[in-house]
Amino acid sequence: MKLLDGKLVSEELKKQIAVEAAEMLEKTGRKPHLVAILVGNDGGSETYVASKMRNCEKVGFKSSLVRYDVTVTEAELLSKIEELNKDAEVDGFIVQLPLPKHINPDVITEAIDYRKDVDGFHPINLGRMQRNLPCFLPATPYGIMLMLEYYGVETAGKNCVVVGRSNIVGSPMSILMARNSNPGNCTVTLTHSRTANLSEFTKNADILIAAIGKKNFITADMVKDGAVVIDVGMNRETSTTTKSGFKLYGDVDFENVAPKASYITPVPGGVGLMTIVSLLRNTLAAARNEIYAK
Ligand SMILES: Nc1nc(=O)c2c([nH]1)NC[C@@H]1CN(c3ccc(C(=O)N[C@@H](CCC(=O)O)C(=O)O)cc3)C=[N+]21
Repeated sequence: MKLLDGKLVSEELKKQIAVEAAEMLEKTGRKPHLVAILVGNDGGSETYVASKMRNCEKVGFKSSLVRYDVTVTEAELLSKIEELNKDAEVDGFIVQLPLPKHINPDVITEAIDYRKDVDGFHPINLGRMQRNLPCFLPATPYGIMLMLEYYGVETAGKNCVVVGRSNIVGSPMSILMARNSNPGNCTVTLTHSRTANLSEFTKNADILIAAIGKKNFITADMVKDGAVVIDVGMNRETSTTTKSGFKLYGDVDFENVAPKASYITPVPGGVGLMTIVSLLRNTLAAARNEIYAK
């Protein structure tokens, strides 16, 4: 079993990003600028956004945080988005999800200028991804592709089973793994909560991508010997032993699955760290107008 080490890969890729940001600063006198909008003060979102901001500073980007109370209206949020869309000083911005129930995340996602949508959630970016056109890729799937690429994991011709069909992970992941690219060229099966006999599919997976949102959902009996196992789970539980007061669990029963796997990502220290690298890459690409002219 070999660990797909998100810490190692993300540090390596962030070094490259820092070099390119420094080059940009020298040439143009400005840094890539990411803005994050955070609504409410739920501990989880707070931690992730703080980590995004910290990583921006680390690689020499400018980052700004816009905070709203949980009572903010959809209209107020939309007017902020309009302002950021127009602001030439802002290269990319994200609205941290989940949002409170009175705000429709689809309305928010579509209001963001797709040329600044460094999360890659806008339908234009998703549609362009599906057609293999230049676009911002959604950060978590992009991060997984970067991880597979870094370790040279062979994917062509393999059976890839994705568990979970969310808009931001499972569904785009299935598209990326099926396309004619490296990594890619898999035969992909997208499974979900209504899949009958799920383990019959997962047991056939050469590459298993778990994005369900349930702690220890993938058990050893569901995994083929020698499989590549990618754990996208981020299940937070309160804990008295960690500094943050939370402990993070994946969707995979790591202890029992790892001995069977050829490669496996840990949680924490796997996919989450790659998600941040992808966001940085997208922000750099936005700042350089690499994908869209602005
Ligand atoms: N608009 C939007 N864009 C997102 O990209 C987005 C979002 N909303 N909502 C929530 C999810 C979650 N997410 C993570 C980012 C970093 C880690 C991360 O750094 N994880 C570390 C440590 C985490 C810890 O220890 O708490 C690790 O896995 O090792 C995890 C998860 C981005 N998300």
